[in-house]
Amino acid sequence: MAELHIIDHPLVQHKISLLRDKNTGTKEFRELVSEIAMFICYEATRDLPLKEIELETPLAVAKTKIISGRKLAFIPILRAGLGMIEGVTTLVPAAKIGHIGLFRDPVTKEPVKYYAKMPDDISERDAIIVDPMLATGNSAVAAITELKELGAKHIKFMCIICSPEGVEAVQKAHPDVEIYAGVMDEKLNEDKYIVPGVGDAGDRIFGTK
Ligand SMILES: O=P(O)(O)OC[C@H]1O[C@H](OP(=O)(O)OP(=O)(O)O)[C@H](O)[C@@H]1O
Ligand SMILES: O=c1cc[nH]c(=O)[nH]1
Ligand SMILES: [Mg+2]
Repeated sequence: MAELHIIDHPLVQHKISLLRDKNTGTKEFRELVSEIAMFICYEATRDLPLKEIELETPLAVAKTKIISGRKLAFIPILRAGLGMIEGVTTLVPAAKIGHIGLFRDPVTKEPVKYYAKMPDDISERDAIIVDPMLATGNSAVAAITELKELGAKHIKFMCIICSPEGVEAVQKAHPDVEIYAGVMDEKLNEDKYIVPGVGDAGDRIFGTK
């Protein structure tokens, strides 16, 4: 079973509290999602391999380390995952970006796929799927399945808020995929929204409600 990593750093927890506040407006919400994504990405990339090199500082030759041997791709689940892209690409500017378009059917809550476009070399890259919310887990499971079908071999899933149900669904369907989250909330409500949660992340990022 792949691990669940909760990034309980004080800065992450503080920013998630601001995100939850119903009085936080679109501009601030969008900025917070991006900043929190950057912090979670910092931990999700902790296992990137390093190699030692030598270079000259103004004073001496230094044996020093650079990231080497693995390339990354970030895959936002549209729409809300897009809000995390600025933050994660600030940390890893050389990463390529794939897109998976999914929305939850308002009645069945099942994900409906409407788009997928990956970098050509996705099978050679470590893929990190980003989406602020892991609720029932149906969208994450569908996105991971799609990504595997398109050739990705090493996949991680990053979110800001997860539910126990969502984590269980991903771990059951894709036990090889590690999950990185800012916090695990209590439960889902009857509409399958995470409570207390933040409401509809996509609507709050894009100001559509
Ligand atoms: O775990 P699940 O129950 O599948 O729910 C989580 C999904 O729901 C939200 O997307 P939504 O369908 O609202 O689409 P949007 O990003 O376009 O708003 C969210 O961003 C996830 O993709
Ligand atoms: O709580 C939830 C659940 C699904 N999608 C969201 O944006 N929020
Ligand atoms: Mg939404």
